[in-house]
Amino acid sequence: MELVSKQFFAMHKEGKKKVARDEVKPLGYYDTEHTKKVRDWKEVFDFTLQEPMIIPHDHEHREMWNQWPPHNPPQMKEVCQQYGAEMEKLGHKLLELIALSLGLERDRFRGFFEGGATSFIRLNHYPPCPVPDLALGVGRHKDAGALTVLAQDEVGGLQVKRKSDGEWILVHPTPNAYIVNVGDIIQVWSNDKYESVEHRVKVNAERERFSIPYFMNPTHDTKVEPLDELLSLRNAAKYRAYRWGEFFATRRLSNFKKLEVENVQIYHFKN
Ligand SMILES: O=C(O)CCC(=O)C(=O)O
Ligand SMILES: [Fe+2]
Repeated sequence: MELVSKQFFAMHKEGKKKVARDEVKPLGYYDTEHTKKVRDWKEVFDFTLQEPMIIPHDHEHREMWNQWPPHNPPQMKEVCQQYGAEMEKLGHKLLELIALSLGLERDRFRGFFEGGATSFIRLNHYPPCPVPDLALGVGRHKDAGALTVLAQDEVGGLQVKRKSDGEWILVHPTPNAYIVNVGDIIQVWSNDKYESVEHRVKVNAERERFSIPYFMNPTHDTKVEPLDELLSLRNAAKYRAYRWGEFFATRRLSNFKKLEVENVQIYHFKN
């Protein structure tokens, strides 16, 4: 998987542009993502595991299909699909452990992902940046989905914000280990028992960096709200329900354009 990712980004711009995304084909290659209206110093390739991925669009539903380079890197599609299948298994295992830790049935979360999960995998390439203090690979954000399982290489650059004092702390690369991020959806499902962490990616003047996050997301029609079993008179729901697909579609749109308004965030649904 790492090799395929390196081979893909090493191709000429024309090769990558053949699988470039646009507003009609939103998956594939692009180098113009924005986080909170600021352009990120990176190029990426996105693919989904369930095809087509369906998300709401202008009061209709849009089908999203993957785009694969036809010949090079060799077997890119097969390698990516196989990796995706393993990530899905791991993701469900992690969700089962989280359910148990909350005193819920082991498979409490599974139904939210059945019949068209909107999970996707992203290949990230952060080229060396001549002025690393003026740019970020990815601006500060929280992952909006359920869980993120991230593979990063040995270069380092991912930082998480420590809650006690607001310091940015480097997540040291650990060989052969994944980083698991709880996303906003688990924060809402657990009514704040779990919290999603703010993070960002620093760029490096000398070295390029590669990372591969798997974003585990429910089906587009999932209504995200604190789970009934976790609520009581003394622990009232901290969030109002929202439709994942609409949230996701709004977020994605803001990656294409510099919107004039702030990105949609879960605190907008706080009670
Ligand atoms: O590259 C990384 O280490 C993390 C990227 C990230 O946070 C994201 O794509 O949401
Ligand atoms: Fe992230």
